Amino acid sequence: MEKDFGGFKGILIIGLGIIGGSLALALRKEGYKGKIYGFDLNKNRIEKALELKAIDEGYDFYEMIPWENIDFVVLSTPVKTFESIALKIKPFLKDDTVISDVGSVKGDLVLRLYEILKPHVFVGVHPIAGTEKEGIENAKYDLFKNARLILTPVGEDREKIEKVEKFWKDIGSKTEIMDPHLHDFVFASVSHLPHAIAFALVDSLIVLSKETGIDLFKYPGGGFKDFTRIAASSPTVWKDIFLENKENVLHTIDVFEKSLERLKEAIKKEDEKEILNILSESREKRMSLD
Ligand SMILES: NC(=O)C1=CN([C@@H]2O[C@H](COP(=O)(O)OP(=O)(O)OC[C@H]3O[C@@H](n4cnc5c(N)ncnc54)[C@H](O)[C@@H]3O)[C@@H](O)[C@H]2O)C=CC1
Ligand SMILES: O=C(O)C(=O)Cc1ccc(O)cc1
Repeated sequence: MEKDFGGFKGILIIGLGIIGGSLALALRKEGYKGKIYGFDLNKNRIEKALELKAIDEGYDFYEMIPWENIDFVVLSTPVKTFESIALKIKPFLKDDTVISDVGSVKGDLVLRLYEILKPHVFVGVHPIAGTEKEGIENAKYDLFKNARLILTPVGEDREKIEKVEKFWKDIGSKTEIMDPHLHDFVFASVSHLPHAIAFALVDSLIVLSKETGIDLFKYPGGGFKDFTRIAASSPTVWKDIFLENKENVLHTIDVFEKSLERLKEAIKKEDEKEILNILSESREKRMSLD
């Protein structure tokens, strides 16, 4: 099928971070012919986006944006900013403008955004691609190529949902539709819990270093570095993800605590069989991923 990026002619990316910036670079690379507008509260990000030719025009005041040219808006800021941004931009939107996002949490948030923005159509999107880096200065044009991308539409606006899906397919993503609440349980388990554990693991070494007066961070092994790369992720982005997906994140932390407790007990009792059971089962599952 011919590439038309969903037929959108003017795209506004709100938040020129690693994800918003990578989206702009990907559109250029994949041959998008329309205009790309960027918005960010941080002027340096706008300057960098212009320097990289990722955007045609950049703004830090909503009033200044040529809204008549914009038929697709992508929210690409931390998830807890989405609702206030939706309220701010709503008065400026053209009737047929579609609003979407790239946020890591969906659930009730996408239902609230749908309500705030109607009669405009909001379509929730989560690209399963990223790194621990932040800002457009770390953007990659091929971040979304062949990457999984989840759409969590609500409402019956098939035509607009399909336009958003086509937009991302033309960038090279592998799209999939999922219920927004199922999405939040799945990604609490495979993404939010691992990030929480990585942040907490580094914290526990800070505590141990203070307790002992030994700078444990002078001796990081490959395992520690592999395990904690994601603890270098943006505190602002992750604070919002943990809070916006609070119930699922708390549940997955409870389950993790039980798994850790089981291992702890087996070590305490020197129960070799139980230790081997736990490690073998985990190892087998992890090896089946590669
Ligand atoms: N970093 C990652 O690997 C992934 C992140 N996401 C989601 O993408 C979204 C953006 O995250 P990143 O690009 O990583 O963050 P980032 O920190 O790299 O960029 C966020 C940008 O938004 C701007 N910003 C913050 N509040 C704003 C506001 N109220 N109005 C306008 N601009 C504002 C910041 O100045 C910054 O330039 C988040 O919702 C996150 O959950 C989704 C997939 C992967
Ligand atoms: O850095 C990594 O490996 C990530 O896991 C990036 C990431 C962060 C947030 C998402 O919602 C999706 C992907």
